[in-house]
Amino acid sequence: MTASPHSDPEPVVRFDNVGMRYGRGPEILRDLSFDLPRGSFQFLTGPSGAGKTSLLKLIYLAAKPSRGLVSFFGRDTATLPRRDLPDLRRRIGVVFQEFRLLNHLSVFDNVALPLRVAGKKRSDYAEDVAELLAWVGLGDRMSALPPTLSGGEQQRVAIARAVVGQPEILIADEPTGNVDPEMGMRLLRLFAELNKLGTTIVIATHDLQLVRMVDAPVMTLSNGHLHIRPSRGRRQREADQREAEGREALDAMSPPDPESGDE
Ligand SMILES: Nc1ncnc2c1ncn2[C@@H]1O[C@H](COP(=O)(O)OP(=O)(O)OP(=O)(O)O)[C@@H](O)[C@H]1O
Repeated sequence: MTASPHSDPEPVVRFDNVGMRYGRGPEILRDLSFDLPRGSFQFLTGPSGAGKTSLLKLIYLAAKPSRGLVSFFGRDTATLPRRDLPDLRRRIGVVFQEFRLLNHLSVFDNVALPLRVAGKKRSDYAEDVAELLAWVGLGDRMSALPPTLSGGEQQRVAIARAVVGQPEILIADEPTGNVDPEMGMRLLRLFAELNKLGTTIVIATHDLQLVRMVDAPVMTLSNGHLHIRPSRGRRQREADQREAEGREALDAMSPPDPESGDE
């Protein structure tokens, strides 16, 4: 499944002619229309300042469009009552570009936070949190405080916190910006596993090597407009279909076979 203009009857997120500006500033996003189908995986790219973070904010309910419609599980985000926001936000895992860890909590407690907020008991999640931290290479830093970690380590804590509750949507803003290529691939595998379990994923990145690793649609922002390149698999299927249609059209035009007895 792919990000595409209104192809899904019940998308997780739908943008319909969306524009966005900050205050009285210029419109930085213009006429954006697309769906994020349930369980889809897509990358978001574009030059610095193109509006990637702003687009993600519209998805994770931290900003409202200046015009057009953004709907989240079928609900118009511009008219959502404030009291509904916490419940909706719990369905989204976000990896912020600047991490936003709680500096007074240990690595373990930062990652466990979404589970605690959801009312789970420590004894129920302790093993899962430890396993996830080991997977992102932080098994020996579980009691450290975030300010004592490197940027790449803090980024991995932020990723573990975003995925630990298996959110329905995962939004990640430059999630591999501070790690080496090997760890970048490991984190990508984590996102792919989560996607297999049904999570819809959007990853904003400048890292084209990362983009090449997954056969997913690529949404590119440029001058406020969005271009969506379908996945390689989908482009190939479309090319095969065009070729088959071309062959059928040629067959239909060829003269009847005299041996067949047709007039
Ligand atoms: N809070 C804000 N108030 C006013 N303008 C803002 C605000 N946040 C972002 N902008 C402007 O909106 C535009 C898009 O910014 P945004 O952070 O969305 O881009 P980006 O593609 O994520 O950039 P980067 O790749 O550098 O993170 C920029 O011109 C930026 O200056």
